[in-house]
This record gives sequence, structure tokens and C-alpha cells, in this order.
Amino acid sequence: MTTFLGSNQYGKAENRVVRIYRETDRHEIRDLNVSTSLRGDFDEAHTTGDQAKILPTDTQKNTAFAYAKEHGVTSPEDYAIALGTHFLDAAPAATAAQIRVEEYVWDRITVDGSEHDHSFVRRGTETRTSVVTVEGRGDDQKVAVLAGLTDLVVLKSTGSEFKGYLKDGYTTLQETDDRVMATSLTARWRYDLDTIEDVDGFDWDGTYESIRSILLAAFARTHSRALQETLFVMGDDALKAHPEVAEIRFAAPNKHHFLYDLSPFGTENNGEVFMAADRPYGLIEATVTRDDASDPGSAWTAVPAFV
Ligand SMILES: O=c1[nH]c(=O)c2[nH]c(=O)[nH]c2[nH]1
Repeated sequence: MTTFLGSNQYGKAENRVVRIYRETDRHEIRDLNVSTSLRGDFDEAHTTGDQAKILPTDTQKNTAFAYAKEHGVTSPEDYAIALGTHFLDAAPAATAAQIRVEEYVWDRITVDGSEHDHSFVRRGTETRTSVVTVEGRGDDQKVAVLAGLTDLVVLKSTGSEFKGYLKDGYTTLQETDDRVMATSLTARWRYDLDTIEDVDGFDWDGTYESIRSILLAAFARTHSRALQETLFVMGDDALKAHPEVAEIRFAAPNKHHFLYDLSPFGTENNGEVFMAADRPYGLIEATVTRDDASDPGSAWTAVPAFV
């Protein structure tokens, strides 16, 4: 019996890079969790122990921090493209570099009705995400950019029904035309860079905010016949408004809210008191794709998402 080395990658995970812009009294903060991975011809490092081709994870960490100053962090996507491109120059054996960035958003604290210059409060649990994969060199170099968010917790107190579903001998669920619908949304969308004229000058932050608002508006506006339908409308709205987005993927846990039975206490419950169940949860996952979407290449390789 012989064995061989299968797919592999290596890098430094979860570098907590905080970049503060302090050129004026009104400071700006970008708070990132940056993970780097290199893929390529790193067989010897595993099979013979020869580390000659390995750019150490410690160096990758240093570069992540240095680039926060030398390149800057105008957006997670722009920073990740610069870092990924650099690693292909720095490590000749690498065929691809993947940079995964989570951004924790800080809002300014409002004091006496005005935003404070240098005091911030973290925005809930929501996290902005980006995954950039840079592959190849020179004219053949390909850059894939995913953006998204995770842990965006939303709830509708009405405007959601669930009925007309398949029933069998194990079905106990009652049909409803008025329920609470809540989820903690993960969404990732893939940019088609060929549709973007000036990638260096692209407004990554503005586009992120626009798509986030579209998703929230669609969730609020749509009378939901199922979480599946709501996700599709959210994706459809985002793709229609943003031709530069090829596809969007969702993972949405259905955070069930069960009407609590207060009848033993002689109290009516007209959709007023619910038990929020922690688990199990329905897990609804869906992709909405433009029919002429570009080839994703390795954009989704090693990205923690379904399919
Ligand atoms: O929006 C829903 N989709 C389902 O597939 C489902 N299944 C279920 O039991 N409740 C729900 N709700």
C-alpha cells in the first residue's frame, strides 16, 4: 500500500488586524479578522520535510499587518486583493492565494445628538465577510471576489405563512397563515469582475451597503409563504439591482417561534407570547444565479458554505 498527498493549503488563520485612520480628529476604524492560505507545489514540505518553498505562516501574519498600513484598508475586498496578489509574488511555488476577511462593524457613539469623533460601539453580532482568491500569474492571473455577511438576525412579527405542504403519517405541524419568522442570515455573493470597468476604483463598501439594504428591504416587504420564497426574492432583487453580481448564496436557519399554550391558565394567546426555540432549526439554503453568470473558477474552493 502506498499513499499520496491530496489537496492541501496552509496559512495563518484569524489575524486580528485593527486599522485606525487618524489623519484628522475624526478617526475611522476598520476591524478585521484576516485568514490567509496558500495552495500550490508544497508537496516536499509534507512528504520529505523540505521547507524551502514554504513562506512561513508567521511571515504571512506580518504581511497582513504591514499591508494594513502600506496598502491600507479602504475595504476588505481591496485589501484582500492586494494581499493575495502580493503572496503570489512572494511565494513562487504558490499557484493560488486565498484571503478570507471578516469585518466587525463599529458605529460612532452619539453624544448629545452628534456622532463622536473617536468613540465607537460594536454593531450587534453581524459580521461582514469577504473571500478573495488570486490564482496564476501575469496575463493569466485570475481574481475571484466573494463578499457577504453572516449573523444578520432578522424577524417578522407577521406577514409570514406556511401551508399547503406535503403531509404524511409523521406530520404534526399545523398550517398557519400568520406566524413569526426569524433567521440569522448568512449570504455570500460573487462579483463578476469582467463586468467592472475599474476594479481598483470599485466602490466595494457602497455596493456592500446597497446589497445589505436590498436584502433587508426584501425580507421586510415580501409576504412570505416560506423562508425558501423569501430567500429567492432577496437574491432576485439583489441580482436585478447589481449587474456586477453573478450569484448569491444563502444559508438561513429558521429560528422557530412557537406560540405558547396559555390555556391551562385560562389566558388567551392571540399570537402574543412565543417560545423562541434554540434547536433544532430548519436550515434553508439556496443559491440564486444569473442565467449568464460567469464561470466561478475556484472562487468557492474551501469556502465554508453549502454546495
Ligand atoms: O419556511 C419554512 N420552510 C420549510 O421548509 C418549513 N418546514 C417547516 O416545518 N416549517 C417551515 N417553514
